[in-house]
Amino acid sequence: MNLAAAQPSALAPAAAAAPVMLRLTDIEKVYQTKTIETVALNRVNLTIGQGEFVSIMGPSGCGKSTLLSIIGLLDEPTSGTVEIEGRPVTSYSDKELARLRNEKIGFVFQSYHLINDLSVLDNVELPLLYRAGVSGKERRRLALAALDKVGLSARTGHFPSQLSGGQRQRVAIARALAGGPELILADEPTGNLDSVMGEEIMDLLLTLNRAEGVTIIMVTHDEHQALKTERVIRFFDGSQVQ
Ligand SMILES: Nc1ncnc2c1ncn2[C@@H]1O[C@H](COP(=O)(O)OP(=O)(O)OP(=O)(O)O)[C@@H](O)[C@H]1O
Repeated sequence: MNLAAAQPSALAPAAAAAPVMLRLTDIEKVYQTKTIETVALNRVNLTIGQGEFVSIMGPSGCGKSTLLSIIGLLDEPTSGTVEIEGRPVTSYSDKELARLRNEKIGFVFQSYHLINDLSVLDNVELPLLYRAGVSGKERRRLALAALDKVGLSARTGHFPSQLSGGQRQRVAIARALAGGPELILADEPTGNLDSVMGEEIMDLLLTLNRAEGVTIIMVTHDEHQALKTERVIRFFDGSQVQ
């Protein structure tokens, strides 16, 4: 199914009271430099259900990216517990954590993070190279299927520089999708796009969430985009205010 062509409103909403995907308990993150200590996150408690689409908003420096890095297992909290599907991540071995990161979580960034020297198809295949037991043929099949979902089947041989911003972000979403993640973490995915392309990417994320049940946590500065998601979580100075 080409999700890029589907209307999000035509699809069924995610079920209420879903099982828990992620639970953060009393999360603190303190950055210590030579001269200053910064409390980036201050006793954050947050539960995200499977299949939810949640926005995180707040002024610059309030801890949004720090939170996303901790949820994405790219960084560790100074204190507090992160549980994924009921299991504290501290109980996972390094190998298990790497696998969780690679197989369960897809990342989408404001500036796409595509590799300019690689074709669209090779960019989307890249994370699958690190997955054990996936043959070259299977990698290609998964990457082509993901590109089809985002409506870019006709651009597989292009390079990132030959694409518009919205198309680049769709490639980045296909790359996040190719491995079949349960959770997508999107850090200002529409931040570099004009309003028309921003809407297009937002519709694609909404459709992914509703049609495929992918849980999405999105950091955004755009109130209009945030209000399209099921829940808006607001931060101020490292603390959740709503
Ligand atoms: N590696 C680091 N070392 C020291 N301080 C840091 C580090 N990373 C972030 N901080 C500080 O932690 C606080 C939260 O930063 P974070 O990047 O999470 O904010 P943000 O809400 O994502 O901001 P923005 O909207 O501008 O991206 C800020 O005060 C920042 O200066």
